[in-house]
Amino acid sequence: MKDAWSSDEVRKAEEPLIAAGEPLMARAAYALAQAVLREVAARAAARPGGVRLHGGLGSDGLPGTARVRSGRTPGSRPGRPAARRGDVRGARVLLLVGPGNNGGDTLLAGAHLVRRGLDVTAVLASARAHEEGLAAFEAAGGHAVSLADVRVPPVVREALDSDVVLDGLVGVGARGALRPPAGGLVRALAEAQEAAGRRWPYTVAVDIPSGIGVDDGAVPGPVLRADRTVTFGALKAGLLLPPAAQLAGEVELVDIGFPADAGPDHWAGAAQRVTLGRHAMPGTDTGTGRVHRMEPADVAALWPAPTARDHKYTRGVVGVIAGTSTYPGAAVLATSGAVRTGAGMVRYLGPEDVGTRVLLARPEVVVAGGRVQAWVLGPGIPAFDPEEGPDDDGQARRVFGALAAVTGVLSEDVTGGKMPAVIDAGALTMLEHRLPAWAVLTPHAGELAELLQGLGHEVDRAAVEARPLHWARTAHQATGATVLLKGAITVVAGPGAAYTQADAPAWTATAGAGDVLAGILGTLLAGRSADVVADETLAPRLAAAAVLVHGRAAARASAGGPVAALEIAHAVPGVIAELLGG
Ligand SMILES: NC(=O)C1=CN([C@@H]2O[C@H](COP(=O)(O)OP(=O)(O)OC[C@H]3O[C@@H](n4cnc5c(N)ncnc54)[C@H](OP(=O)(O)O)[C@@H]3O)[C@@H](O)[C@H]2O)[C@@H](O)CC1
Ligand SMILES: Nc1ncnc2c1ncn2[C@@H]1O[C@H](COP(=O)(O)OP(=O)(O)O)[C@@H](O)[C@H]1O
Ligand SMILES: [K+]
Repeated sequence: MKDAWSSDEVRKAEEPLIAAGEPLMARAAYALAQAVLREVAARAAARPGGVRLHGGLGSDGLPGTARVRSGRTPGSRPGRPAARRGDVRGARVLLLVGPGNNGGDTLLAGAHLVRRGLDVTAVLASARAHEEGLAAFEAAGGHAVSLADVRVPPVVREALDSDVVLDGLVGVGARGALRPPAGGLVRALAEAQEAAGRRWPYTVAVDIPSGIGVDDGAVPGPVLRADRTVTFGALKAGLLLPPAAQLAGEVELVDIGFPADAGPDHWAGAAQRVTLGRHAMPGTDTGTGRVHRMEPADVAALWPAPTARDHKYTRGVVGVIAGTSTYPGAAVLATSGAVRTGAGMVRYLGPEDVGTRVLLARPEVVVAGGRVQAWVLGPGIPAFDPEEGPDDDGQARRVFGALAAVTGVLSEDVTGGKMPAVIDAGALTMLEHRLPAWAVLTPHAGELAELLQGLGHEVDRAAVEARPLHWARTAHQATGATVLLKGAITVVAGPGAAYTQADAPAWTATAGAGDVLAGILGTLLAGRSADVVADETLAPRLAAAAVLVHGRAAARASAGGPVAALEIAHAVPGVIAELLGG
């Protein structure tokens, strides 16, 4: 499991270490410099002409040759000599330096780079700069200029002429959008980056891409897109949360000496762990701002893998109410997702003609009512309009009946009247009562916006996309349900925890992919139905696990190319075998 911390937690972790004289910044800066050197060396090794890191033409018009420049701003340095293959010397590095410790990290890393023979320029964006860092940088022979003196356009040109840019403007001490002058500089650089495409230098964010919301993953203003973020001590929530996570590139976590178990409880002096079945999990972390990301081993540990003692009913029966005569495909996709994830049995409830199509695709499905251990409700069922009444072959009536079982109004099932459920698409418009956490809502951003509007929030799709975790949490608090908000990075908000998963290739954005996900999650909930009802933190974890499996299945089915939704379902068994075998 990856655990990302809030800025407050990071501060609490740093305080005692700094008080004890631990050289945190020196460690951070050294690791940062090493990350840059690694990349420069790797790219230089791949290029016969030396350390030209990005595409484009060299001074003689040939790709990949060392450039010789006649002059430069800011400052003036001669062009570098052609470097040997793999030689990092002469690589040009631009440091963007802010006023705080983030700038300090960057200047100290710059000093290391200068000593290794790189050609490093620091642009100080503020009147203040980290004193020790600046002194070390200049003592090493680094060249520092003030943004106020050189202005923005020359800095943009300098960036375009560099091999590496380090974004050290602000880190976890920042709040809100970047203010001027750093904001103006980054806006200009980001525009140039967009225009330059692959010709833009390799960009490394120091701790975080400056300007992202450290705790909520918001992007309130200009941000320079990083190829790599070197982050110190702990992952920061904004590095895992959309939309900011999409600007962080590859995230490298550097150990600077934080204790391994330094979680929120640790710092509060109240370590509390709850034991869930076979798995010990952190206690509630709502309010600390922690965000988690499941990894394959976490999913394997949660998986309801069958044993010799199992039979089909103990393994979990999934009931699927999906599809209408107009949208029969969703029924096929949701039942296929459930079957391929290893349900003991899948029941389908719906119009006869749709049931026939389900059977043609998946003869294993039982097209008849009966006991189930979890429901999948809503894929391919239109939004419910109380004014017009149901026009959906009776599917709304069936969903309302199943929802009564979920909320415990009915009590004819193994969990004593409490039934886990996936509530998707049209079923999201049929919610009348407060829901338990074992009901998992699976909207995309547009559907979540509509749900929230119905609850009195002024929010549209774009607003949800701008702050996905915030709105998923809001919906969780308002409805009681676990909320799985689908997207390129999917966010899960439930009692005690938030998860973000980024497992799927962009090809997954295709009609029906969400129906398959609903089926996958239905099988997981059915497989651990009683546990899910007994422990309200389990549904969010299973939801995140389903997203991981779905994303990996999409990647497997895609193999780098387009993917059809049904093929995602077909790829699930291979993914599960890999997870459980590893
Ligand atoms: N503590 C340690 O030992 C270690 C710390 N480490 C490093 O320190 C970083 C945290 O450093 P930090 O706390 O000094 O804050 P930092 O992120 O540099 O920015 C604060 C400055 O930015 C300014 N500012 C604020 N908001 C702004 C905005 N919207 N737009 C523009 N400016 C804004 C703000 O100005 P002010 O509001 O005070 O005018 C203030 O001067 C952390 O991310 C990691 O890199 C590591 O080396 C490990 C050891
Ligand atoms: N850009 C993207 N990259 C990766 N996955 C995506 C992207 N966009 C959407 N997805 C995923 O594709 C699925 C689409 O689901 P959904 O919007 O419900 O479609 P449908 O209702 O047609 O099945 C979700 O699992 C979502 O997380
Ligand atoms: K930064």
